[in-house]
Amino acid sequence: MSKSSDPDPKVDKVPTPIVDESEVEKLAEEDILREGIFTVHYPVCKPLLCEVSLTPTELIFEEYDESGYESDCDALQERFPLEDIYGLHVVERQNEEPSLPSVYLCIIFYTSALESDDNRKRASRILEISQSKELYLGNLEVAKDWSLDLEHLLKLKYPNLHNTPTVKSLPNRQSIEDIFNSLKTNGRVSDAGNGNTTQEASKIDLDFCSGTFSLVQSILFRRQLLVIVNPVSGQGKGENLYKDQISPVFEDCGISVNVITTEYSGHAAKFISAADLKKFDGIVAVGGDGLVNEVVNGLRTRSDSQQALHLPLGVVATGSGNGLARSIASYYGESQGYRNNPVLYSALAVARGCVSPVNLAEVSLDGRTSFSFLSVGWGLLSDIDIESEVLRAVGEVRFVIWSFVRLAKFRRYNAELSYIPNDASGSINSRVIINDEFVSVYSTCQSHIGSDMLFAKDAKPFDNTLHLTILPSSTGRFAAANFLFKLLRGYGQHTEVDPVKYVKVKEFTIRCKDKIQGTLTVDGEQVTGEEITVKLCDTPLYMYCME
Ligand SMILES: Nc1ncnc2c1ncn2[C@@H]1O[C@H](COP(=O)(O)OP(=O)(O)OP(=O)(O)O)[C@@H](O)[C@H]1O
Repeated sequence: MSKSSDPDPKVDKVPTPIVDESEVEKLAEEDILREGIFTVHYPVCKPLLCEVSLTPTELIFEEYDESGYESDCDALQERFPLEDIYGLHVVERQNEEPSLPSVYLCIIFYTSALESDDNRKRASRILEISQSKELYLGNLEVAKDWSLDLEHLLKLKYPNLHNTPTVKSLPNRQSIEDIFNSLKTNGRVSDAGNGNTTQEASKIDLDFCSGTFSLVQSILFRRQLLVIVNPVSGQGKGENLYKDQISPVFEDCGISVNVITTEYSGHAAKFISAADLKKFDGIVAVGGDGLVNEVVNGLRTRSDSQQALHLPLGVVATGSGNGLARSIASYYGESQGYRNNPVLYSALAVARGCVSPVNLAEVSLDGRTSFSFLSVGWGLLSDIDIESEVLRAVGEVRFVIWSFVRLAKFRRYNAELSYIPNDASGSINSRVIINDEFVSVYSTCQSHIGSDMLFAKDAKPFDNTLHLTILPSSTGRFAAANFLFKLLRGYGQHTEVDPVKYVKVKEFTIRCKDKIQGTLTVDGEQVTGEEITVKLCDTPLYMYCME
């Protein structure tokens, strides 16, 4: 868009909101759906007069020269993809003179559009709306029209958005504890995301924020979430990560939270089994797979479990084992985003609020039942996982170190393994039964069992499949080492190692026969028992995800 030589910036023009999906589909990417001249407030520099344009895919800010003078300097131009919008708030400020409040539209992006790398950074742009001659109500109307269009386009892009009632009017004022207070917080206002700009940003924001602000309406992402934080997850950083990195994202998006911090192992399951969940749109586990397992099993034991299990769940990856969070990122093509910043990525997936069904399995261990959403393992892999806990402080490299320990003390375990292959009719005849020694039996119902551990490369979110990997008695040390090496490399080639067997099943049973039993794990946590049966559930878990 070039600088206009037309002195009339059409500031009073309020285009009709976009109403129809078919109309949007007919538009070209560059078509301007709405445009206006606004003073735009930035966290890190002085306000600028900008022409702001909305296309079907982008929000474009271009510095506007009122004189129409064509300067040789490049005017500031920023283009944000609409999908990078995570917060949309209409805010008003009570002025001393004149007495009517001013209206602002605050847009918060988590975007890589301003950086050369792929990392998402926070950026806020605050449009001061002073377009209408009728002042307050007219300006509110302009804010509403822009909000409606942005909301509408995002809803078209994300049809799986959960529980986001469309904004029809903007009458409800909320408390003054709003987005502007959050902008004042040190360290949260830096677009560049580095310490150098933070101080300046805070000062400028404080100037801008003088006066009494109140939030008129948050749009699109507002939800009421029950957040369960495991403070000891991931080397004991769970609580700090929640306060410093996750809660600010939820605040930006207009998400309301009730936070429970666990005090002991089992607390989350106990709390969820009895909590009043009616007022919540979803439950979020801030921790690792162990915490998610507690939440899911807490839901299972409720008297209204059928209904409660339909509540969307989110997981923000602050644990040392984050197989589910990693799998969800991989299903939606966001592996790179997750790798760059797992905590921010998974918090944004919760904030985005699309919902995807994922596999869930029922586990019966010596007659006791529970749910598993990730993995059930026995033998070598589970031995490494659990025994390496003593090296927890070194992070995921503990698996590599302990692989050497276990290969040095190589073991096989005697058991009966039976399973029903996925493509079988389901009749009893199709059951495969193997009585033998095994090095390891491991099954997953997701793609990844850890942040860097791809276990089932063609797993899909709700593919009704248990991906079962068997290391039979003929697996020697060298083959086992090759299997572990390929697993840790993360390309999913471990199942191609001879004589490893990979089979997609509906259910399986391990009946241990040895006195020296291998470690048994469910979702990465150790359990004890002699006979374990794992069956896919008909109903999935519903997980928050990016799209
Ligand atoms: N406050 C607490 N104190 C001690 N243990 C807790 C607490 N809250 C939860 N736990 C337990 O911590 C275990 C690990 O939790 P989580 O999966 O969230 O973190 P993690 O760092 O990934 O751990 P792991 O690698 O063991 O899976 C779970 O079994 C959970 O029951």
